[in-house]
Amino acid sequence: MASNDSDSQMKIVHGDAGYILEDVPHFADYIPNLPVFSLSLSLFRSSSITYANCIALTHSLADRLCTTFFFLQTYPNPLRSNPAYSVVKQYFVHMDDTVPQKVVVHKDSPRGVHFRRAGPRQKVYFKSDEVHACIVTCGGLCPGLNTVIREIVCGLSYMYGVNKVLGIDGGYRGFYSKNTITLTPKVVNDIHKRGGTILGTSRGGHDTGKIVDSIQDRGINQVYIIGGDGTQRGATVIYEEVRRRGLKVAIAGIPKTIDNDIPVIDKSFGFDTAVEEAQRAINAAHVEAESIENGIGVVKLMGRYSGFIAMYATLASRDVDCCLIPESPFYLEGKGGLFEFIEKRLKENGHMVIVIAEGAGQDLLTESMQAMDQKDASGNKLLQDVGLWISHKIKDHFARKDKMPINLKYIDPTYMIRAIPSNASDNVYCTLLAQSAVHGAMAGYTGFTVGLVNGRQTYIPFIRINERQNKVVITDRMWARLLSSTNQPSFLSPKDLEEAKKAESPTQLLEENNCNDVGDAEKEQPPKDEQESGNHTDNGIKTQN
Ligand SMILES: Nc1ncnc2c1ncn2[C@@H]1O[C@H](COP(=O)(O)OP(=O)(O)O)[C@@H](O)[C@H]1O
Ligand SMILES: O=P(O)(O)OC[C@H]1O[C@](O)(COP(=O)(O)O)[C@@H](O)[C@@H]1O
Ligand SMILES: [Mg+2]
Repeated sequence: MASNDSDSQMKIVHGDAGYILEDVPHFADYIPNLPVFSLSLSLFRSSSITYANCIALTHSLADRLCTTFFFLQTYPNPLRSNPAYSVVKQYFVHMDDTVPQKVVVHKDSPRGVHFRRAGPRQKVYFKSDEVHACIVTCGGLCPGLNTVIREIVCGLSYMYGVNKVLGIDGGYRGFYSKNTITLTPKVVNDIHKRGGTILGTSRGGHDTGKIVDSIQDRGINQVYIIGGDGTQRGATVIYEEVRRRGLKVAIAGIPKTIDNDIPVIDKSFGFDTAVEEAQRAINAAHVEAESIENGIGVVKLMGRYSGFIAMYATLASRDVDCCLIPESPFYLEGKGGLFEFIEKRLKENGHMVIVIAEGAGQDLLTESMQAMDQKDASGNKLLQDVGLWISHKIKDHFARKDKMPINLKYIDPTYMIRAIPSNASDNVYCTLLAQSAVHGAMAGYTGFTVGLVNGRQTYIPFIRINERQNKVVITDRMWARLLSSTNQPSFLSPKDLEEAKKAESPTQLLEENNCNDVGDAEKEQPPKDEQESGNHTDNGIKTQN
């Protein structure tokens, strides 16, 4: 039984045992199907034309009707005749294939929320030569952007015979203020070996009316939008305007976030590459610190609101003594403070490494510097440099007569870790994401973000992606693993800890087996059904275990 909550644009399908499909929009939701088959049958019955000619006649009539009156016409998926795919027994995804959002369940758990599985369908809603696609990259850089671009272009060409693909220059504003860039497999052949985005990116400049006008004027009918939480919100309003105008234009989002601040998906492409690159900076800081008496290495990593890179780089490195993230408040002076911990660790080991996410400690900075609540062109908070600030505070503290002399080295690799090309595993991940987006658009789905959920490519409704930011939950097992690895204090007063625990579902702490695996990155506020079932997963990035 399907219901369409028009306010939230969420297509809900209910099944047995508490099964809920949070489906994604499809052209058929708002564009009438053209009954070609019944047309050809009635033509055959009412004339002396052979049935084959009736089919041919109605198809050519239908093509004209579909282009002028936006009727829907379906075609067999050209992959049927593609030698590379014909060997696969069951290449097409079954129309009822869905992926569960929660995989840690009890024997009586309701089946819960599911998302539509990504992949090629038997029928497509575009003929190869009628597809006019475009690709746009928005927001901050992330390793793998060029790989996603490359694989969308090559996927459209090699799998679906599509050769009209445009690149939008410089983010959303490029739709209406720049010329487009023609993209072919030849043009993009080796771009995956380069960091950044060949299309350029930007913040701000999102004008829904102008963007959809340019899509319509250019005759574009597939739009692939690569970007983070802000970009996906921008894609949502573009989809809503396209639907309002009744246009047969597929809007497909590919999530990109170096901070891993997008919910629902297991992780963002580029995240593993960024964590791997951060190791180089942490190793350098560790070498500097251990090579001199009372050496302290300070490394600032990206993470405006979410500290996943700092957390995972710390867990991977094992050379870090203290990891500070936006989600976990800390304080400097007094008992249990950072200065006390530094003194203790230097006496124990003679050196230490501190990793701090750029969004950590901003509350302390605003106390000690004039409050700066400036925002970037997209409305994101502009941060003060917490790395420099904490380095100065530590130096000043230990410069006092009664304190031990220290040698502090500060390393800031923030932009380095996002401007590099993606590593091998992220390249494969980018390929699967790009191809899933292409399959979805060709199959007539729209208004979706493609993403890995429990290790399966899925189509996720925009509203699920936009409803919150993904953050580290400091009362969860993954953060506990970090604290046990660094042996740092939690810097939380008993009152803070109690508040943090209250912020989680009350049954979470009782449901031992719901918190024991490295689940998908935890949401700030799990959806209602998760709170009720107490089914809460760890922080962290889902790995196949
Ligand atoms: N709520 C929104 N509605 C429409 N466009 C948005 C919204 N939020 C951000 N955008 C646009 O999306 C683009 C990227 O957003 P930004 O937050 O800078 O990066 P990211 O999407 O990578 O997090 C910008 O052009 C911005 O103007
Ligand atoms: O690219 P800018 O404008 O310097 O912004 C830097 C910020 O962008 C980020 O890399 C995240 O950008 P996105 O949200 O666009 O992915 C943050 O980690 C960092 O704080
Ligand atoms: Mg963002």
